[in-house]
This record gives sequence, C-alpha cells and structure tokens, in this order.
Amino acid sequence: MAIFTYPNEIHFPTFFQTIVLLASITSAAFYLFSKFFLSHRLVDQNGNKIPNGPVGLPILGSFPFLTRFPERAFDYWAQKFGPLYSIWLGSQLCVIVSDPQIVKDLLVANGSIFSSRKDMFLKSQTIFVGRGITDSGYNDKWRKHRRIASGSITARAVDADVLDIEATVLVQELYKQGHAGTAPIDPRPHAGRCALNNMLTIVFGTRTDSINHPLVGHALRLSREFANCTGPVTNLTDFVPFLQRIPNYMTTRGKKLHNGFVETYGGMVRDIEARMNRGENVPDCLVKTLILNKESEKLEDIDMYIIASSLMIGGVETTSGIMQWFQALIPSYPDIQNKAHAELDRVIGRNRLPTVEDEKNLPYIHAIVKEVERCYNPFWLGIPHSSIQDFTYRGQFIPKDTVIVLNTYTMHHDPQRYPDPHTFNPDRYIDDSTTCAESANLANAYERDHWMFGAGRRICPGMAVAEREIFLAISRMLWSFNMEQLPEEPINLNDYDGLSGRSPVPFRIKAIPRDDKVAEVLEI
Ligand code: HEM
Repeated sequence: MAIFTYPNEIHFPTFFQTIVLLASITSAAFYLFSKFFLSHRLVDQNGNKIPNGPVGLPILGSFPFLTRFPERAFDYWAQKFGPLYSIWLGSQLCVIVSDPQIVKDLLVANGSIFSSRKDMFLKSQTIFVGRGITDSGYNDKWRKHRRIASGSITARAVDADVLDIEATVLVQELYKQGHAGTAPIDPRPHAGRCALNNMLTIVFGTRTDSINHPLVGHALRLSREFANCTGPVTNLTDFVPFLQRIPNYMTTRGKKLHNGFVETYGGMVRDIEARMNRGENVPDCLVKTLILNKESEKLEDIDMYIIASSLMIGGVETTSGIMQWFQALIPSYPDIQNKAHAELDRVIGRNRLPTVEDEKNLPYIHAIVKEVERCYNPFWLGIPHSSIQDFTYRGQFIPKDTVIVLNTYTMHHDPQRYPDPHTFNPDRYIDDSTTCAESANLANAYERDHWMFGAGRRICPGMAVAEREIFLAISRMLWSFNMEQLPEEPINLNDYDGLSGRSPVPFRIKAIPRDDKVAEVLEI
C-alpha cells in the first residue's frame, strides 16, 4: 500500500512553464540587483575600483554565507582577499578592514570621513528611534549626546568607590553561593549583576541587592535580546530595504524592545524626575544631569530614555562578557592561576584586596586581563562605522555611505603580532603596562594591545571605566579563589551564547577560597 500519493488536482508545470518561471525570477533578480548595486558608484573618477571581495548572490549579496559566526567568514575572506576587501550585504556595500595601519589611516587619520554609522532599520530607527549614542550618524545630535554622556562615564567622573564595592560584592557572593567552595556554582549571573550594578549606579544612582532582584533578570534579558536582534550583519531587513515595508518577525521584536526600554529605563527616568520635583535628594548620576540640563540642552523625554537605555546596553553585556570569559577560561589554566596568586601574594599580601592603585604593580594580572580581551572580544565586529564622502585609499575606491567593519577577530589572531594566536598566553602582554586608552593612542598601530574598544572618533567612551571594573573583578576573584573545573562538567570554550554579544555557554565551577583570610577580609 502506498503511504503517500499526490492528489489528482495538482498539475506539475510543463517544461515550457518552467522556463517562463525561471526567466521571470532571473529578470526580477537582475532588476533588483542592478537597482540596488548600481546605485553606488563602483569606480572613482580616476578609474580606481572598490576593493575586491567575494561574489555574492543577487539581492542578498554575501548575507547567506555569514551564518551564526560571521567573524569566521570575515576571517576566511581576509585570508583570501587581504586586509581591505569588500562584500555586499543586500544593497549595502561593506568594506572589511583587518590591518591595524589601515584602521588607523581610515578611522583615525580620516576620522572626519569615517565616523558615521549606517542608519540601521532595526537598531537605529526602530529600537533607538534615532537617539542612541552608539548608533546615531555623525551629526550634532550624536555630538551633544556623546558630550553629555561622556561627562558621567569617564574614569574621572565615575566614583571609584562604586566599582570597588561591586567587585567586593561579586567575590562575597561567589563565596557565599558556592558555600565556601564546597558547592558548584554558575558564576555568570554574579558577573552580570556586578556589571549591571555599576551601570545602574552610573546612570540612575541605584543598585540591586541580589541576583534575585527582578530588575537583574529583566535588564539582562533586555540586553541579551538587544544583542541578539541587532548584530551588525545579522538582519536582512537592514540590508534589503523592501523587506522593511513588509510586517515581519524581526520588526515586531524591535518594536517590543523599544517599548521595553521606554517602560523599564524610561520608567526609571520618570521616577527620578518625580523625586527631584518633590525636592528629594537624588544621588549624582547621568539621569540627574540629563534632567537638570533638559531645557538648556533641548532634550526631549525620549532622548533621555534612549540615552539611558543605550548606556545600559553599551556597558553591561560587554563588561560582564569579559568577566564571564575569565571565569570560564581560568579553571583550565592552573599554572597561570598559580603565577597570578604568587604575584598577588608578593605585592598585596593576604590582609587586603587589590585596588585600582595596585594595577601598575601587578603586571601579570594586567596581562591576564588584556589576554582575555584579545581571545574573547565579546563583540568581534564592534559597531561598524560608515563613510560620509567618497575616498580613495591605496588605489581602492570607497564610496560615500560604505559600511566599514573592523575585523577584530582576524587582527586579534594575527600570528605575526601574536605568535600561536589561538593559545591563551598572558605572557605575551607582560611588558605592556599601557591602559587600553594609552594603547589606542600609540604611534605604531601594530603595537596596540587589541581592538576590543573600537577606534577613532567613535571609540568606546566607557573604555577606562570598563577597564577598571574588569581589573577589580578579575584581580579580586584571583586573590580570593582557586577556580576549578568540575571533572564531570568540562567547560566548552569553543561555543558562544548569544548572536552578537558573545558570552560563554552555561557552565559551573568551584570557587575554592584560598585560605581563611578570604572570609576575614571579605567580612563574611
Ligand atoms: C568590555 C567592555 C566594553 C566593550 C568591549 C565596549 C566596546 C565598544 C565598541 C567596540 C564600541 C564602538 C567603537 C567604535 O565605533 O569604533 C563602543 C562604543 C560605545 N561604548 Fe563601549 N564597550 C565596553 C564598555 C562600555 C561601558 C562600560 C560604557 C559606558 C559606561 C560604554 C559605552 C559606550 C558608548 C556610549 C559607545 C558609543 C560611542 C559612539 O558611538 O560614539 N561601553 N563600545
């Protein structure tokens, strides 16, 4: 007995019908392809062509080849086409830069041309409604928002005590939740709350008192959903404009996220404003500054909601990602841990925790931080820049409105700069005493530590705060614990959680206090 038969009324197309159908599809594809691609000039007035690169498909360009790990495709093409190549994503021309000197020449030396952002349909228009500092074009609104925000997030502006407290709470919680090293623990939410509390304090002058506080789960979910929705090369709607007019799943998610930000962080802004109007004493924070300067800076309510939201996004998933990668990595490297313990014992002793002032005397811990950042940049493609005028570089034409992607994966794995690049080896940074900001300004671009914070005029303004926060968290975890892998639960360092913000897949470890001094110093 046949288990399946075609119903009689279905007629298969004849040979002639098939030819007509294929011809129609090909002409439509050709029409759309030429309409999109040829709207860019591909050659300058001297005949210089756009950089070479892979041939993509009509309409979609190279989009289908990017898969879940676009940085690997970018790396593959960098080996094939060199340090400056181009790809098409739908109608968008992207130039991928994989060499430090080229990054410097384009993004730094020609920063007036290469410091804008593409007006992404989902991220800039739908979620941030044109007001996110991270994603606005190179215009007066961005300058104003960045200036106001930078006033509250530079290392000078952030009260060092805040970062200090949260790093201590992180190790106290690991100690308590891990029952002094006797019980396995998932350390990731604790790192998440540490980063979240730092940003809540900087932005709203508040913090959460436990990982069970409803705001912790809610804020971390918003951050994760944002990262999953807004990868720089993951949304077809951003690159194929006609899709933006068709209702679709991603646009619905984007609108939901926008509403989530307005409700959650906008609600917190409204709450602070109400308290200030009642004459209550509100701690100094970014939102207080925004409210006090609302009139003079001509800020609308939605500006304040989105500035606050974009900072909560920019400063949480990123910093917690590095702390979590450290927690996942270090149990596999007992020798590195022993060396770090020896340095801490020699420089700090066992009667106090390391502080930011100690960093200059702890070159090995400083090197561990840089090496985690090199190996596990949480955003391999950063936030792409875009160009605001035509430019010809080394005989290659980069038209106006080209998206410029900093290919940090390839740069972080360059065997010339980092011999044996896939090995976690802090010793490669042992003589590098620079802060990330100092390193970004080195005259020789090839000596920069890494490119995790981007480059040029859009370089991360939270870099110095992030660096301090990460140093305090990592040095204190090392001072307090032997971090061990559970023999029956090997940690997977090859996969990622998340579509654009990369953090490790779930894992558990034992955080074993190094001695009795830990409980005493942590006052447990
Ligand atoms: C490990 C931590 C962090 C990483 C890896 C990181 C990475 C980045 C990157 C790659 C960019 C884009 C740079 C470019 O366009 O060239 C950026 C921009 C930005 N970051 Fe960070 N960031 C981190 C922490 C922070 C923190 C703690 C804050 C806030 C206190 C922050 C706020 C921002 C803002 C506001 C921008 C937008 C700058 C602009 O477009 O003008 N970031 N960040």
